[in-house]
Amino acid sequence: MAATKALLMLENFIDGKFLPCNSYIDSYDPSTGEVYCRVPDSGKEEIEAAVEAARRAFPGWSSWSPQERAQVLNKLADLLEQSLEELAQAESKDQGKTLALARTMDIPRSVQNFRFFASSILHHTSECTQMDHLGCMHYTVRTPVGIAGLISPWNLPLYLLTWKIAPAMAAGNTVIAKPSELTSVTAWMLCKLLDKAGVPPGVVNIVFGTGPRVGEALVSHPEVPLISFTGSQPTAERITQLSAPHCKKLSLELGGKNPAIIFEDANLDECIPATVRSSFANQGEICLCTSRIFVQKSIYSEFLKRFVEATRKWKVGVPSDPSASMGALISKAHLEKVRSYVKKALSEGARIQCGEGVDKLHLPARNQAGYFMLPTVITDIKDESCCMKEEIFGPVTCVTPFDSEEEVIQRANNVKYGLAATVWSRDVGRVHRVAKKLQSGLVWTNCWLIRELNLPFGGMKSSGIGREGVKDSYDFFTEVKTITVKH
Ligand SMILES: NC(=O)C1=CN([C@@H]2O[C@H](COP(=O)(O)OP(=O)(O)OC[C@H]3O[C@@H](n4cnc5c(N)ncnc54)[C@H](O)[C@@H]3O)[C@@H](O)[C@H]2O)C=CC1
Ligand SMILES: N/C(=C\C=C\C(=O)O)C(=O)O
Repeated sequence: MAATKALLMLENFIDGKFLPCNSYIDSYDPSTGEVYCRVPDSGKEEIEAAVEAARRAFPGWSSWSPQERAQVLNKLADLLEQSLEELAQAESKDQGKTLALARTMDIPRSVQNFRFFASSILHHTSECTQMDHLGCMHYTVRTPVGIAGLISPWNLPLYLLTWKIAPAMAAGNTVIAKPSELTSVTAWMLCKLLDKAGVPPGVVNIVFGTGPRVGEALVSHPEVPLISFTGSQPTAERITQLSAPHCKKLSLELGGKNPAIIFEDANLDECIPATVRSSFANQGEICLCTSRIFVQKSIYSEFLKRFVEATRKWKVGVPSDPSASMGALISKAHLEKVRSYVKKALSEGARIQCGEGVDKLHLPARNQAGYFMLPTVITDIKDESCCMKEEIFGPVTCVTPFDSEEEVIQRANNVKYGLAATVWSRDVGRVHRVAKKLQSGLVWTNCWLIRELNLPFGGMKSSGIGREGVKDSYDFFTEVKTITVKH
């Protein structure tokens, strides 16, 4: 009889202790479709316990000096870095992404998030103005908000969770975090390092479970004055409704329908590999991924031929395969949703140039039930199609020709989202002009995803509210007070 492997059992982390839960949710390995882990299905009770712990820890932690908090954050970064390989293996197994990407992007960036905010907290200054004619001076002071509720998604699990935890802690808040129920493992591993790093009990509490149960309990709790959320637009709407009666501070980092605009003078040798990567990195499961490619008519045929050739070389493989560029999608339901967009495009008369339904996917026998899909390029599609309007969040991108600068700006802006755009041209004037006119929180020109953590990150329109980054995260995770002194 074949031995059954024990499932990995996660526990909540509240008040510095691992605590079991009454019920659990199955968590799947996306590369095999098998259950391999069980995640606590927490609810109101666990949130109450976490709030109590975070409330008790707040006076102590918020009175530490920035230097003392920075020391703890740096130590946490060191410990994460020492566990890089173990964390990368876990992230890849839990999420489906390639091990190579987890090793080179997810975990290094998680380390960097702690180091970055550990350093930046030492350099904030406050404002002061004078009114000499009235014998007054005015200055501002900032204080941490209190208990920060942090809700993160499944696509970049530890990367995006730490992008919220680090600035919240650095500013002196205590934290209750709820990672996605689909990818909870690396957050649980992080909990094991907190005590070693010197994080006092109750400063960071991580409560696992689903959005509707534990997520809503966190968002609705009257003692949690601030919610930072990354995820989908419909969930953001629900969070906004639940927060409204309490006037909570909200940071919402949501989806995109990101255009790449490729002018005839673009350097295609650089643009094509970068646009393959921006379309299909992490299985297309990054809110910044390109999903509409506008190409100037005079180079359309050449671009398309070369882009499809390069896409066919973007290998789909098991996450541990070092030659694979792409692993498995997050879940069966998500795979079906992404595939349904390709079917819809076909039914509208579009052409599938490569990928889904056109090419064959080769996988080992044990991965046949995994959630894999080939990178897919769609052409001959109308701007009004749902494939050109809705966030697909998978390895599907649409390519379409354009004539003029004015036309392409109008078409690129003609969606409800406004997160990230790329512009490819060697004309400096044009690059500045177009970047300014795009309704997009981020514009990368002649590159993609070069991140400057100092500067604001976030979207316009339905892509969210607020920005993250040094100044913006500090402002968000603190309350400001203006004090006037008459002398
Ligand atoms: N940053 C982004 O742009 C992301 C966008 N998405 C988009 O969302 C689609 C659906 O993915 P989901 O995992 O369902 O995203 P989601 O927005 O439902 O999940 C993100 C986080 O919110 C939590 N959540 C869900 N419902 C909640 C509620 N009512 N109250 C509080 N928290 C709640 C989830 O448990 C998870 O931790 C994807 O296909 C993609 O289009 C998903 C993840 C990240
Ligand atoms: N928020 C997301 C990506 C952020 C990337 C970054 O901060 O570098 C997302 O995909 O949801």
